[in-house]
Amino acid sequence: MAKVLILDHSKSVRNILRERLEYEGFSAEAVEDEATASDMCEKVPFDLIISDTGCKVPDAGIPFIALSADASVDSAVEAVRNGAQDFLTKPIDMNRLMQSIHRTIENPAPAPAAPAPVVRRSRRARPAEAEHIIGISPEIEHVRQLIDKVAPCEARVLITGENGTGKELVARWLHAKSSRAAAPFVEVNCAAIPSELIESELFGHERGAFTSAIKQRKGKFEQADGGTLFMDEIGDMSLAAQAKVLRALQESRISRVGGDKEIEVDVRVIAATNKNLREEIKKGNFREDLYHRIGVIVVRVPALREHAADIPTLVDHFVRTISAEYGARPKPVDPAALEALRQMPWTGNIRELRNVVERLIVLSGERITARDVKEYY
Ligand SMILES: Nc1ncnc2c1ncn2[C@@H]1O[C@H](COP(=O)(O)OP(=O)(O)OP(=O)(O)O)[C@@H](O)[C@H]1O
Repeated sequence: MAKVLILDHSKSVRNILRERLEYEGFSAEAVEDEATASDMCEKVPFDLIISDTGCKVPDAGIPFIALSADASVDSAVEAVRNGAQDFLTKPIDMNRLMQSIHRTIENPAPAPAAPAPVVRRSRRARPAEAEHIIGISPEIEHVRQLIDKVAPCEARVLITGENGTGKELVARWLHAKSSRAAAPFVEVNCAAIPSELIESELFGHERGAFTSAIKQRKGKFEQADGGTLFMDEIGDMSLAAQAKVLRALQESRISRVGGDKEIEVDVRVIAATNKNLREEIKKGNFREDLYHRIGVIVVRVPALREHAADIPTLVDHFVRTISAEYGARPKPVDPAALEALRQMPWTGNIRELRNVVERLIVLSGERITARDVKEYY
């Protein structure tokens, strides 16, 4: 199975591309910044990178396709000069992209030894601050109030809720409203890292600690020093890794893999899970002592079906923000289309709603109709 890395500052572009690539049978990883992309390229033998022209593609000799919101000849020339094998404009024509991917993977041209850095920043670079939490239902209001209460204290927080409900957004706000806001917010997805790499990912490694450790590297705990470490999908971490995290939390010290020095770290951990950790403890999959360490305060983010009253406000918000990302005028949404959207089960929660709205913006005509919703949901 060909492996593709998606590098784009926009979460919605990453989500839509990853979904489509996985649907087409590729293995796809999506990252938002160059540093993570470089890291991933050291670990995973990607066959192809798809990157926004506003991002610098890692110099790993992997063929890449450039995407840009700027359709000018100049930006196409610039992308190709920087080593891109193809150049497509946004909004993305998925069929063209698929053809381009197959062409590039089947006939990779030799990548230039060291592609020159792309200098132009994307017009749609992700804002440093967290996106707003949209919704006026009592359920969302309750989450907002909890954030305001909990953010200023140093307590560790466990955020629970189904996939796509907004757990990461809540974590970003807990950081943004804390006294650590000026320090880094570092995210680690515990489910995405193979168990043999998690220790080095979290605690870093010294040069020569293992065969591929060609240089010393700081782990996520050190990167988050003074700030917040968001450990997403903590329920998926192996028991061995849990033991190491517990030690780091108990002692506020870590040591890099292959190193004997203890390094003090000042990190507030915010964890998230879509699992019922009490059940996982009963099954022997999660350490009870770690649960008590991370879950001093639990914030439960409701599923979208529990606050369906927010769907019209969320749809309006996504229509406006996604259209702005595409540089297009927001399309009107028919009341019947809105009603149809309200009726959907939304098992993928707000992430799914956002993706459906993006699909509707790309695929509908002048306005978004109930028929479009039926066809593209
Ligand atoms: N209340 C909200 N208002 C606006 N956007 C939201 C809201 N909640 C979630 N989103 C958006 O929905 C998407 C999914 O949210 P997020 O990544 O925070 O979910 P999650 O619960 O962390 O998902 P997962 O469990 O899969 O990691 C993001 O694009 C986020 O910005």
